[in-house]
Amino acid sequence: MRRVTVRVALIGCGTVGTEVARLLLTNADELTARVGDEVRLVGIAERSTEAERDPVIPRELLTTDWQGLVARSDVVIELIGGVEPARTMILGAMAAGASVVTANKELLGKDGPTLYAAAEAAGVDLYYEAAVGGAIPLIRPVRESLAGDRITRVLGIVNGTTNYVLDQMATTGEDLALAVKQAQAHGYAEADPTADVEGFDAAAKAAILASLAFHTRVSTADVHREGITAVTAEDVAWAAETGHVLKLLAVAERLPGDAGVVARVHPALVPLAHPLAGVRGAFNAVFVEAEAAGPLMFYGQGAGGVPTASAVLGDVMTIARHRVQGGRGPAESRYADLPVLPMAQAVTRYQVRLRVADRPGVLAQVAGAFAAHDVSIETVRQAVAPDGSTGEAADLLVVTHRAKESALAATVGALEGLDAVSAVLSVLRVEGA
Ligand SMILES: NC(=O)c1ccc[n+]([C@@H]2O[C@H](COP(=O)([O-])OP(=O)(O)OC[C@H]3O[C@@H](n4cnc5c(N)ncnc54)[C@H](O)[C@@H]3O)[C@@H](O)[C@H]2O)c1
Ligand SMILES: N[C@@H](CCO)C(=O)O
Ligand code: NA
Repeated sequence: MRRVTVRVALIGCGTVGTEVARLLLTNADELTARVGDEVRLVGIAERSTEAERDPVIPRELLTTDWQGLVARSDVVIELIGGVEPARTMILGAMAAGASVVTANKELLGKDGPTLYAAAEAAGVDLYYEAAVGGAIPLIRPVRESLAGDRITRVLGIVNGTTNYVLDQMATTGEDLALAVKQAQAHGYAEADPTADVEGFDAAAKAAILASLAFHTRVSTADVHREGITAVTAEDVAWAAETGHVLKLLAVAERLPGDAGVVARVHPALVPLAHPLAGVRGAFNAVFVEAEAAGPLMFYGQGAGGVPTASAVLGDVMTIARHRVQGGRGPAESRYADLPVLPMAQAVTRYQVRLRVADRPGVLAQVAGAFAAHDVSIETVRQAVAPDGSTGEAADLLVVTHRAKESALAATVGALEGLDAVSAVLSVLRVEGA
């Protein structure tokens, strides 16, 4: 039988790249046994060959010439991150006939279609399990295991940093700024936490999941995005008070009758009984709902060099087997081509907290504002306003049935215009109920 060596190139030897190299080098014999032919790391492209690195990285593998390395490789692993030069490198690798593994959600969310088209044209594989949910097998189940089903909704915690921050706020009562500092001290949040706390990272992952789940092109720019920077300690305390926990969720759903797809990232109240409520610290979890399968939950470590490297290696092994035995993985599928709708079309439940005058008829006025916009109230709870203004003001907590985002926004506008309402204190979406 013809013996082949699957030559693997790594571009970017940082947090994830170092662990990928370590696994490729230390487990080489096992990987080779599993594939049936030799899987060999042939080079590592970095910005400098002189910088100090983990002793596991052999100096002789390092090069600054990524093009030269790509030309002598069968599989190229891109782990530098960011849009450019990563895109140029991936396209260059594919044009040279190499298959590609990447963890680059930013690039895939922004310009995935260019990469998928290039993979198709070159007849090579493009795998990206590590781009969403780190170590968690998620892309492959959605792309392959559920290929015969119809996914209706994907709902999940896809950013470990913000989950850690919200969990910390809930367990200690800390405010956001302090919790972000703790996340930085633990190495979850970067020095500049913007991509995480403003929801950019989660929005890119939501776009990738929505595209796969609904066979429709969804880019990061199509995802409605609200981060966690407006979340207050009071919001977190109220969530607990009402039997919920606040989570930054990525939601992608197919609207009834295949009217379209809405993808969104925002803080949301999750009932304590829902499995997503129990996802603590920097863990990730994604709920996938499909017509035949029903609900499925994927849970695990969504970040970190070692866990993420596991997902990268899984992709490398799949491609190596294709190289040895022939065949390719599934190509991008966008046959459904559903309209990607704006947030105004989203339908969910809401919890609205209001400060109102405590006098006869106020509740009826408030209820009237909801009714006028066709938003049905599920429950109303009244409490004396916490500032001690006994008898003069009260806080109302209104929970709605499912309603359209545009209707809820109009209701809030109407509430703000009522004399009896001194403030709309918060409006939070309720998911997973
Ligand atoms: N760190 C995680 O937990 C994690 C989890 C999931 C996905 N990812 C993704 O994995 C990728 C890598 O993340 P990371 O945390 O390892 O980043 P990192 O910053 O630790 O490493 C990136 C490495 O790439 C090198 N590099 C940058 N530009 C280069 C260039 N032009 N040529 C050669 N080398 C270059 C840098 O010197 C650095 O060593 C990113 O796309 C990231 O989003 C990371
Ligand atoms: N910053 C990301 C890393 C994984 O993509 C997170 O906190 O989940
Ligand atoms: Na994953």
